[in-house]
Amino acid sequence: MSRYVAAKAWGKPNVFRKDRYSMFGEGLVMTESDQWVLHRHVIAPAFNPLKLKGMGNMMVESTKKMIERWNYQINYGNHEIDVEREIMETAGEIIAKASFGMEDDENGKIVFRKLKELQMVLFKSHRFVGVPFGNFFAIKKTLEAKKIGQEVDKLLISIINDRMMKSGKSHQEDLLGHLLQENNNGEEKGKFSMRGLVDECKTFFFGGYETTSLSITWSLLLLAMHEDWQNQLRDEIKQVMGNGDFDVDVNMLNSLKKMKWVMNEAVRLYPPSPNVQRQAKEDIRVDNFTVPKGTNIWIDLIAMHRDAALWGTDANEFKPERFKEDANGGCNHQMGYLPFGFGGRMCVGRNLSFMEYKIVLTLLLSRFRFKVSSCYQHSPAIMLSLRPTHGLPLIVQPL
Ligand code: HEM
Repeated sequence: MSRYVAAKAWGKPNVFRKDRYSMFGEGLVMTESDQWVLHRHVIAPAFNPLKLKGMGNMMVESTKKMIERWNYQINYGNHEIDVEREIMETAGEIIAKASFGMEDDENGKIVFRKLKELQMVLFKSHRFVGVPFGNFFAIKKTLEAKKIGQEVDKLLISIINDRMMKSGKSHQEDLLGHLLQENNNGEEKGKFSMRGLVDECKTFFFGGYETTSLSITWSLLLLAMHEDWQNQLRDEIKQVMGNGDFDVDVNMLNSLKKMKWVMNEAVRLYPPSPNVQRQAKEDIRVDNFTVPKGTNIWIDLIAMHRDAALWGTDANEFKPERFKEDANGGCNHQMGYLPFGFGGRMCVGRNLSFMEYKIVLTLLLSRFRFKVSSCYQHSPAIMLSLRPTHGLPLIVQPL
């Protein structure tokens, strides 16, 4: 079946495209056919690990700002921190800076605030994906999302115009900078219109914001529950980064092998994007049966990643070592582990999230010990992404 699933005849469901329009517009997540091929070809090089290295300092800076807030709170005797909220704030800042920059741009900061507002409106509203007239059940939220979406578009257009007028070298290291450079130098057919640039900025933000943030959040819960793994990662950080002040050397991130196993295991147990969608764009023959054109397939990653038939009887246990010898975690089906999707449409931003994950975790684990707070209520729920419904209060102790 896998080889058919990866085939070109499968696209993104129309219903999904419609439901997420205010987030992604016609950005890469939603484009199809030749348009998708052209845009993927232009966008993918921006996520090359060598190109991403330039973003390392910015990620360290935003994480250290969060650490300062935590230290301030801890100095006042309050050790319980809502880690989900904090990581969300920091990851949002990082992805906004990585997507369209905002250090010295007031409009960038407003866009960041508005995108977060839009995300809240969308995930809080009760949504009926694919139910005819479903939007009318939440008419107020739908209109609110539309209004914020239009405000964001206007601000992004002004940021882009500003950059085009300056046509300077600044910001080339962010993702918008990459697209503008490609528009100047690349082939005519791969160029982005203003609408396209705006939609890609939003796509980077929404594609990378909650996903990366939740991979860190769920990892911190799992590490708080498994102190032995906290210690193993701390030892690894010491070995790789040296015993000094635990600053991050972005050139050494690849050597954090155990940290990568932990990330793999966290997104297996708690996949931030809990499902992957496809729609048959034509009748597709699979062995003896035909999948009719228009059929939607939603792959439930949570069920698949915890299926004992694929993973064994310890499928529900946290065991990062399953990734030691096998990038597929020992799963007995090559399509059984899909936290970043599959085939040509596999997540284009995954290198950015690996880098951010390792930087944030290195800085946090080398400064703090984490324990689960007695106030924590375990209740993961799908609200667009897979989130802890009641946040993640952890007891944070300086080392
Ligand atoms: C832990 C972090 C992340 C997870 C779990 C994740 C997960 C996913 C998944 C499941 C897909 C769908 C793939 C498919 O349909 O086969 C996807 C696509 C995508 N992701 Fe990510 N993602 C993450 C981080 C990021 C980041 C940091 C960015 C950008 C800054 C990003 C941008 C995108 C884009 C643009 C697509 C569409 C790719 C295409 O259709 O060609 N993601 N991601």
